[in-house]
Amino acid sequence: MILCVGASGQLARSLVEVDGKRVRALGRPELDLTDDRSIQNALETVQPDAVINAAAFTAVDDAEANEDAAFALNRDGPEQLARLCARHDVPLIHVSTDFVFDGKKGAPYSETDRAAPLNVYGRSKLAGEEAVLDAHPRAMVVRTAWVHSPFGTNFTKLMAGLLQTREEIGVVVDQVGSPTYAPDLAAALLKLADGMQNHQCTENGIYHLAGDGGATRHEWVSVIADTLAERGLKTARIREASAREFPAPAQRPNDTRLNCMKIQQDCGLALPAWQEGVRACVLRLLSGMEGSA
Ligand SMILES: NC(=O)C1=CN([C@@H]2O[C@H](COP(=O)(O)OP(=O)(O)OC[C@H]3O[C@@H](n4cnc5c(N)ncnc54)[C@H](OP(=O)(O)O)[C@@H]3O)[C@@H](O)[C@H]2O)C=CC1
Ligand SMILES: Cc1cn([C@H]2C[C@H](O)[C@@H](COP(=O)(O)OP(=O)(O)O[C@H]3O[C@@H](C)C(=O)[C@@H](O)[C@H]3O)O2)c(=O)[nH]c1=O
Repeated sequence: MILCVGASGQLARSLVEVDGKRVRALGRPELDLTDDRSIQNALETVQPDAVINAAAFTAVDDAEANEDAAFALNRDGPEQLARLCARHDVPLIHVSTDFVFDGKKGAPYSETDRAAPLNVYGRSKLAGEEAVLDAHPRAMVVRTAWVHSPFGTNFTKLMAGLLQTREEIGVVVDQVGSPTYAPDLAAALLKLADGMQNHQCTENGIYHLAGDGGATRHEWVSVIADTLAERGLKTARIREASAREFPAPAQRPNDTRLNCMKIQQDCGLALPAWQEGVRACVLRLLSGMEGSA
């Protein structure tokens, strides 16, 4: 059995959907990552073969004014989870983010590149990575990026809605990343968990795992629009915009494409091209199988 920390999030719901027989997802109130005792209880009750931490403070803008809460959930909770997993000798996959980088490299980031987060969310996630790796010899950090899915709120869902209701939308051309379809990520993480149980993959390290290739937000929305148009739906005109047109409390990095060669070489894992994930997500949304928000 694989214990997933967090139940209602995009990744947690995708993990359950990919293999509900093997994944037990627990979120609040049963498992609260900020409550040591509830982590301990969950480990004792579920007796997992591996743990995947899919819980986090992911509201990038809200984190700016709520630094303590972001660090409690993104650093302190994962550190305690890692300590307790180490005590039970259970391997742990901790999910992290491309936002640990400042986006100034101008090429896809490798695991050996220097992290230099620009916002509170990124700093709290980087601190979580370090704490987890220090606390547990069998913990692996998997950095992913720009996650979208039929679940919860995310960029694909938001933009698919705007495209169908507006005449024109502005979408930024000066932010580049690696859009990642949560169900693809979930399937790969389950294989990784198997590899860790069998000691087939490097343990206690960092891996990048995201949709293959890089995209601007504008390119991402173009694929959403093309998929809607294929199904005969009328969509808004897409205007090229600058990130400056969308001022927000948290600064975002400009280019955080992830180089995912290492996990392919070490563990044989790679995600499909980002365009395939976006297309799959839109088709799923159109089929009305998206579940509740
Ligand atoms: N979304 C993205 O674009 C990206 C995400 N990531 C990382 O991937 C991981 C999964 O992200 P995603 O699925 O999008 O996240 P979501 O925001 O969709 O879900 C986060 C989950 O954390 C849960 N949670 C919040 N507080 C607690 C707590 N105290 N105890 C237990 N669970 C709690 C939430 O539950 P509740 O409903 O109760 O609040 C929710 O289920 C995270 O580590 C994130 O940092 C990395 C790169 C990009
Ligand atoms: C509403 C809208 C936004 N945008 C752009 C502006 C801005 O650059 C971007 C913001 O989108 P979001 O708020 O979804 O992005 P954001 O919350 O910054 O997404 C990040 O979340 C965290 C959790 C991560 O770990 C990152 O990998 C990344 O996915 O979208 C447009 O271009 N046009 C629009 O009409």
